[in-house]
Amino acid sequence: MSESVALSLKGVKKNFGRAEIIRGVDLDVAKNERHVLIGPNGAGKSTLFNLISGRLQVSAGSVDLFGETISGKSPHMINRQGLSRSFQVTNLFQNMTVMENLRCSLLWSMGHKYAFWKFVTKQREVTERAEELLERLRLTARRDVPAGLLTYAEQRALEIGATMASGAKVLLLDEPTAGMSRTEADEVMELIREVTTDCTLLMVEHDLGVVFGVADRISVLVYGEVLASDTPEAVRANAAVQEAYLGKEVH
Ligand SMILES: Nc1ncnc2c1ncn2[C@@H]1O[C@H](COP(=O)(O)OP(=O)(O)OP(=O)(O)O)[C@@H](O)[C@H]1O
Repeated sequence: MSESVALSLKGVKKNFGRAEIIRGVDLDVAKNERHVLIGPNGAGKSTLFNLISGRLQVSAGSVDLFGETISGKSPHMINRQGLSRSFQVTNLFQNMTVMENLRCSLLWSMGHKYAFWKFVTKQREVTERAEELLERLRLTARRDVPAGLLTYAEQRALEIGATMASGAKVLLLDEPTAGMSRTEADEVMELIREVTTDCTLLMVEHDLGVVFGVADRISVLVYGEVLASDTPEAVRANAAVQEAYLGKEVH
């Protein structure tokens, strides 16, 4: 296993009854890479995310995180090993302010590592890190606003910031720009780019403008198989991908 690989899927299969939905997926995501998974409706993207995050068990094959097998572990254990899946805005505490949400995530990640007396001395550090994050998320002016009153794009940014604060090294993002206007989508993607610089990102996204703007690599999933896994330029030029999926947008 290469040191530079964060997430590695080997021969992953998933059956629902007799239907084979994921049909032997091999996929490597390098450390600090922004990897986007695309594919037509029903290709198996959500199923693959569920297999990686431990919500579903693989029927065959394995998933490794930083060289350790995580398939077979509970979502909670996988999360503690550094993989977080960000679900829309439901992870936020709607009645708590922006600052309180960030502090809460930071404390949660530290609470497991420090004894109480040490934990108390770390309070100032928590506040400093929360301030830093606020700035990176461009939410400093909104620090005392309850999360539920932020715009949709701001909530999405905060949600991703909170996930990062909770110690995630690998982040799975499900359609981060779903339901957003073009301007909001561009803004959120810019934030995601900034906030996740020390983090590995695997993202499902339908908006090809976003996909080609953010991805270091793209994998194309069609009928439960990876048709191509390559740079955006190579994927765009791939004839099989054009035929199976990109057709209209490319032309
Ligand atoms: N729990 C389940 N039981 C049976 N079939 C399922 C289950 N979950 C998903 N499927 C089937 O697996 C296939 C892939 O679904 P999945 O939701 O993973 O696709 P997707 O690529 O995420 O699609 P979309 O882009 O529309 O969200 C579909 O045919 C779906 O009906």
